[in-house]
Amino acid sequence: MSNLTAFESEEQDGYIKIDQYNQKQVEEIASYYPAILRAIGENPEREGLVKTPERVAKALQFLTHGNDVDAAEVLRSAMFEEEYSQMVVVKDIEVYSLCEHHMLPFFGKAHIAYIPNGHIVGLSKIPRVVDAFARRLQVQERLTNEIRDCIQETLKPAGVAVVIECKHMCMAMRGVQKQNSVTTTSAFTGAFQNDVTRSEFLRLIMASLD
Ligand SMILES: Nc1nc2c(ncn2[C@@H]2O[C@H](COP(=O)(O)OP(=O)(O)OP(=O)(O)O)[C@@H](O)[C@H]2O)c(=O)[nH]1
Ligand SMILES: [Zn+2]
Repeated sequence: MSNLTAFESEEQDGYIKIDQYNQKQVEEIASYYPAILRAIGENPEREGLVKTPERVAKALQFLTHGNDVDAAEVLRSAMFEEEYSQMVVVKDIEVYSLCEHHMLPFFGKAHIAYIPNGHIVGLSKIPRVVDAFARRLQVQERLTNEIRDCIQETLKPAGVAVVIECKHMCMAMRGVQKQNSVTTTSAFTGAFQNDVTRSEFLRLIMASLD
């Protein structure tokens, strides 16, 4: 279980089952929703809404469960000594997060690279680190920096590069109502502060960039 988050039980039939909710927290979050439903003019007793407080509570718990994940531990659980010292790029990692201002989704892709310095990391751990920081109330800039810092401080590579591109539903469904704008953020350490290395990384992810 050590690499699994609170929401994942052991693999069954090739799928990770998402079934571990904190029942006490679900009940507390759900208890507020009948009042919220009434405040928006709904009838929380009507058939379609009876179970909605519990559903919303479970959804919110899932969407913020990164708060309980130790991302550094996720990396440490699969670090291997290896002499490979070229760039490792994992691109097109789906990102789903919630903006901390409106609690509406922002989502898109992360592209991550590092240059090993004696250790490599299990590839799946990179998307797991993305999820650990994304499944919280976030801003895209902090998400970008937290991923960079976690990989740099834990794996201690020769450099880390993180580029994230997201659409923010708070800018599309409400507010300024711009449906097509995409926000790009980036963060670099070490060798990626050098123009040549950074350009190589950007060239490798170019086809994926919007
Ligand atoms: N920098 C940054 N801003 C974000 C992110 N997600 C949402 N925002 C912005 O947070 C800001 C909050 O601004 P406020 O003026 O306090 O909120 P608001 O009145 O709802 O603003 P509008 O969205 O312009 O209607 C808005 O400009 C959002 O677009 C993010 O990840 N990074
Ligand atoms: Zn927002």
